[in-house]
Amino acid sequence: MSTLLEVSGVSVSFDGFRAINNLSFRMGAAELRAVIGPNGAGKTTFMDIVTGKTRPDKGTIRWGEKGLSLLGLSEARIAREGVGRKFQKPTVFEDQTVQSNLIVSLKNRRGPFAALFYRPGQGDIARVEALAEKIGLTAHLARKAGELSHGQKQWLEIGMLLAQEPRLLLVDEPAAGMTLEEREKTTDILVEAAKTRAVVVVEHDMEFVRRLNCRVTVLHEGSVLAEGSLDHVTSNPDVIDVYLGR
Ligand SMILES: Nc1ncnc2c1ncn2[C@@H]1O[C@H](COP(=O)(O)OP(=O)(O)OP(=O)(O)O)[C@@H](O)[C@H]1O
Repeated sequence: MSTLLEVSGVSVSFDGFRAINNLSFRMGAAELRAVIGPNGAGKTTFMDIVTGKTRPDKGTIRWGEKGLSLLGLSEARIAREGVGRKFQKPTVFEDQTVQSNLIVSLKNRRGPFAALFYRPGQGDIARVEALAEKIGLTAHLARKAGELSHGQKQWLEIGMLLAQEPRLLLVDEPAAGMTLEEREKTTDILVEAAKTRAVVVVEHDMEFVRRLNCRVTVLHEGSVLAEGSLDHVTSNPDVIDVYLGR
């Protein structure tokens, strides 16, 4: 499988505390990966480094076929390169319909002003319908986003990110606060999305990770402690010791 993201030997310290310690991590172009680890393991900082929010003190980050270095690029430029990030809390436009939320997120649109005076064409409507289908909101396109359930808002936001056609999607605890049924639907959306792009899911909920049925990376003290199938990593004595045994 071709490599999309190659993080090598990355470290970052905050006031002398090493939050990320010689971390290496590789993602294929169409791969689903779960990242787990105890509180403070460095999961958020890792995502901050990939998106350009935090600059590492050491290491390299290579991106795409040409091995472009992401270090030194602005967050906006990294986003344009195709890195999308979903934070835990959904940030949809509550007063807008599901359809409008998706339309303003489509790639190749120009900023909020253009969005205000823009009339979507047939192509855009078709793209929005295809996205709505992917996130299970076809029947809700005309509803205000503010009326959706928590789970539906999360799916809408995933749809808004997919509308940007990212090559790598970073998703922070998507299952938090969801019902079992919503979690199952979220699994389907992420598994499907990862057929055509790389998707990294940071998650605490082990049942959710099991359902994702993908390779798992365990972080601990800013480094990779174990990597492999969920059964493989959860039978690793070090992982049991620092994470599961507690
Ligand atoms: N800006 C910062 N300044 C100082 N310390 C920080 C900063 N950001 C993160 N840290 C520290 O770095 C360590 C890693 O934090 P991080 O948030 O990446 O962990 P995490 O695995 O995402 O944890 P959680 O599961 O609790 O979200 C923690 O000890 C945290 O306190």
